[in-house]
Amino acid sequence: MILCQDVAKLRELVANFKKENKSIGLVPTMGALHEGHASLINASAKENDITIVSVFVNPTQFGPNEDYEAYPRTLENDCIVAQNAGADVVFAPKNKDLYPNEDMTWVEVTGDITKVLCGRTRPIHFRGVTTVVSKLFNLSRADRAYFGLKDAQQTEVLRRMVDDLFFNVELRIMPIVREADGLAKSSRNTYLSPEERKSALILSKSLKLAKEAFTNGQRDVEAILNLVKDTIQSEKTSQIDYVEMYKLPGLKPVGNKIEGRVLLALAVKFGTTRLIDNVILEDK
Ligand SMILES: Nc1ncnc2c1ncn2[C@@H]1O[C@H](COP(=O)(O)OP(=O)(O)OP(=O)(O)O)[C@@H](O)[C@H]1O
Ligand SMILES: CC(C)(CO)[C@@H](O)C(=O)[O-]
Ligand code: BAL
Repeated sequence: MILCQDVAKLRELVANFKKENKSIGLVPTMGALHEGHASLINASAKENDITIVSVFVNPTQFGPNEDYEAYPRTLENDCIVAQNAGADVVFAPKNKDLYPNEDMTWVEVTGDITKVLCGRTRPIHFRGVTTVVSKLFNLSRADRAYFGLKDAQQTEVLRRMVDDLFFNVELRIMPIVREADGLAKSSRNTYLSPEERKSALILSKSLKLAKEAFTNGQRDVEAILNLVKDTIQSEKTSQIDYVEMYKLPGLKPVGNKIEGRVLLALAVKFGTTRLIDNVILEDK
């Protein structure tokens, strides 16, 4: 596996892959790789000749009071995880490589899709994500790009960007990988104290209860939202950022009754750590 920390070198590698008619899968990450990331890399390695994993803690998607500085940076171990999962290249650029100029070009999806859910407390977040992912798409010339459903809003925003800008890349969205006890795997889980780690289980538990209620015929939006909120609040240390539902695709308003495909998503803080999780409610 090749570790590439240079834009010019990546372009050269990619040009050679293309000359050899090799299909390219891209797995964009911020590093601190875990089994969730490994599942995306595995999927890409199965479906493409070449898999490029990017490891880049993207400064433009963090707000001024967020955890950009504290975000875990573990490149050596990331290379081992990526290689074991089937990656051919780890691309780990520096800030100045992806943002060479002070004046810069933004790629921004406007409208409610970037303003609801995480967009409410992270108003500049998705503009940073779409900008950096555009750069990564162009540099990698990927045929397919792999994202996790844990960041469900991100996948909806990226789908809109790809459609609107005619990016020649197929988005592949992969299911949420969880710990044995149900907690969604996340690089930010490492911030949790043992007590907070226990409390955080309430997230997957509350979503499971919601799914059960839905399976048993509950279609009332308020009833399901209240069930989830009450369950989370039974953990005294939890601070709810949001528990909301939107219609898929496109995160449209859901109305009073659940119909079609609906995303039930939440963000909750334990201490200073903010975690997200979600489930899709849909009649089979
Ligand atoms: N548990 C998971 N299951 C499936 N995909 C995941 C999981 N966690 C992260 N991903 C996906 O991996 C990609 C990179 O995410 P990122 O590097 O931000 O990791 P993360 O664990 O989500 O970190 P964070 O703590 O920032 O939420 C994204 O597409 C994300 O959806
Ligand atoms: C897609 C991404 C790698 C862009 O920085 C990031 O938002 C993430 O890790 O989900
Ligand atoms: N996976 C989401 C990246 C972020 O929280 O910035």
